[in-house]
Amino acid sequence: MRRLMAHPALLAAPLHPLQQRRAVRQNLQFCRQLARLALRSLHQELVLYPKPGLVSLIDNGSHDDMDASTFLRSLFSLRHYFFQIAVAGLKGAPFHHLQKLAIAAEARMLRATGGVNTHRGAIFALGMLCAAMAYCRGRKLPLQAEVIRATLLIQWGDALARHSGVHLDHGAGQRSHGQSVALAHAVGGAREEGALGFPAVFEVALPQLQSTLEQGRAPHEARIDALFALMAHISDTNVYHRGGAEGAQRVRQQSAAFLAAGGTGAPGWRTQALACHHDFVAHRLSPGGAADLLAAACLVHQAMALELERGA
Ligand SMILES: CC(C)(COP(=O)(O)OP(=O)(O)OC[C@H]1O[C@@H](n2cnc3c(N)ncnc32)[C@H](O[C@H]2O[C@H](COP(=O)(O)OP(=O)(O)OP(=O)(O)O)[C@@H](O)[C@H]2O)[C@@H]1O)[C@@H](O)C(=O)NCCC(=O)NCCS
Ligand SMILES: Nc1ncnc2[nH]cnc12
Repeated sequence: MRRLMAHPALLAAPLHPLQQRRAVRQNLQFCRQLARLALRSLHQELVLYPKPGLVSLIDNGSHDDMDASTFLRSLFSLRHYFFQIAVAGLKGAPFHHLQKLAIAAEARMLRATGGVNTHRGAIFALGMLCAAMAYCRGRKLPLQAEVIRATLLIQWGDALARHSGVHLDHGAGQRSHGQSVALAHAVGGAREEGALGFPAVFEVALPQLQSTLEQGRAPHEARIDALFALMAHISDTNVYHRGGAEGAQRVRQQSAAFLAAGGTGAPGWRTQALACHHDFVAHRLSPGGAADLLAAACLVHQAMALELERGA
């Protein structure tokens, strides 16, 4: 910890030693807050209902290999990771260092879930966003959506773009589901999302969260609307993997129809959302990528709110 406290990159500008120690403490405190918010956002995603095809506390959606307790074990296994990657981001660590932390977190997640992929997309998206937000804080950059996104792209954009073309060996030369889908359907998925600075988070989910809240609806309604907006817009490789192009079209159409009818602003929205849930389950569709990106948007939204409360 002493070595960490002395790291010069944790500081924005040369300060008096006493001020330096205070700034380092505050920056590390912010990393702890980010890590807590990341876990909280993943938990908010898990407990949200109705959530088409996805696992919640109410049912397992389209999954027979995981339930809410699998996700809770996964969450617990990630409790140190988000702090570690935030601190690495604060220091402006190179991408390969962030990647090492993420690969170790994936391994811990898989051990905790008995080999089930619960949060691979979240480890990537929320991890990179924690790193970018901590980097901003360390340099006294305002925690605003466009600043966070620009920071992510300036600091790690080249590496993310290279990563989007890299073949990671998942054992015995196997391709990931994302890579197989990218080849079969020419869709981007998680890697492209990262390389473009998470447009689904900044251009789709965050504006939808803000818009529903501004209309006076509750946070859980804002999350439902944001999830539907994501399902209507992204190329979710998990949906393609399970349902092919037809499944992806089904998810987009139903989600767009829900939003066009007014989303959670429409009377009876819950019945519509439940009908969509039952339809996805009947077709074994699971928009897991949208679920991860929803949690990522909740993280950014809550971190920006924290900064506003601080009066920064
Ligand atoms: C960078 C990686 C995340 C790249 O992943 P890749 O493209 O190779 O694909 P996958 O390994 O398949 O994982 C990608 C996960 O990302 C989520 N996702 C899908 N679409 C999108 C999208 N458009 N944008 C963002 N994120 C997306 C998705 O996560 C959810 O799906 C999970 C279940 O997926 P899966 O196991 O495929 O499906 P099941 O239905 O469970 O399988 P069956 O039961 O049918 O067998 C679900 O839980 C969500 O999490 C994808 O899973 C990454 O692999 C990588 O590079 N990792 C190393 C770490 C790293 O380098 N990080 C960079 C620094 S932080
Ligand atoms: N609630 C959920 N159900 C299924 N897959 C997911 N991936 C991330 N969150 C999920």
